[in-house]
Amino acid sequence: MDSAQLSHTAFFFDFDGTLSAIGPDPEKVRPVDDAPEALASLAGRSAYCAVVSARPVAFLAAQLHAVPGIALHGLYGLEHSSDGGATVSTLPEAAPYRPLIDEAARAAAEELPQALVEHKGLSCAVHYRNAPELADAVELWAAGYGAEHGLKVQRGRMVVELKPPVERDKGHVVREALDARPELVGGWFFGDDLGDRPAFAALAARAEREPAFRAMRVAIANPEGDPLSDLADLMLDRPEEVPGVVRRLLR
Ligand SMILES: O=P(O)(O)OC[C@H]1O[C@H](O[C@H]2O[C@H](CO)[C@@H](O)[C@H](O)[C@H]2O)[C@H](O)[C@@H](O)[C@@H]1O
Repeated sequence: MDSAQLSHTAFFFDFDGTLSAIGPDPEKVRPVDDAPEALASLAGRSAYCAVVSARPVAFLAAQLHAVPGIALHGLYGLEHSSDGGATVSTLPEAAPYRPLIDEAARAAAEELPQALVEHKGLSCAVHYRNAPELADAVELWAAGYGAEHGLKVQRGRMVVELKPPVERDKGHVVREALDARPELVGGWFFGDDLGDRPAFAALAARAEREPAFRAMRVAIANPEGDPLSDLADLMLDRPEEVPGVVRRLLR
């Protein structure tokens, strides 16, 4: 890609399974080698560079060394920071659900003591990676609790999340960023999981409306399954390949 194209292309990256390899402890995983540096270089030369993740912005900022040029969209777009995490804005309609999510996290810890509960502020993730036999129990519990308390249920890799019932996903984040930039000639999204499908769809929608727009949907493979492979324009074998692809685009 030449530098004129690069400066008119937007880039979006999921975090877990894309910039970071999947591991047993969500607090201990780190970005793969060169990911923060490669993204920082890309941010300086592209139209827009963003991480769009289910993690809170504070976690992303810490992992990516708070590079100000990279926009951070956390909790599927419920949180956002454009200054490397120094200031974080929350979607106003989601904010009132904080006490309900606090309560859900407490209930999950009490009722599913062998699961790992990750309380992320406006979302609560219940992990069963370290106890796969709990899969059905966690799914059932989350579906029941979500229905009873009016919370949304989101599935991921060996995890089920409870979220506020607001219309917000990675697709909304990507669509807003693209709509704000009519001059773009292309957009790339790197992802690996179910929650990235709406983002792939948002890129495809722009390309459908505007045939000159180049949508690149990059899926990172995982031996646990590839829920994006049917939509992908390019498949990478593992997260460790992502910085190399970025470096090639920058050459
Ligand atoms: O949108 P993402 O950045 O991909 O976040 C999706 C979920 O990622 C994390 O969980 C996943 O990665 C963990 C660490 O490798 C792994 O232990 C877990 O089994 C995976 O589901 C994160 O902890 C979740 O909160 C995110 O929803």
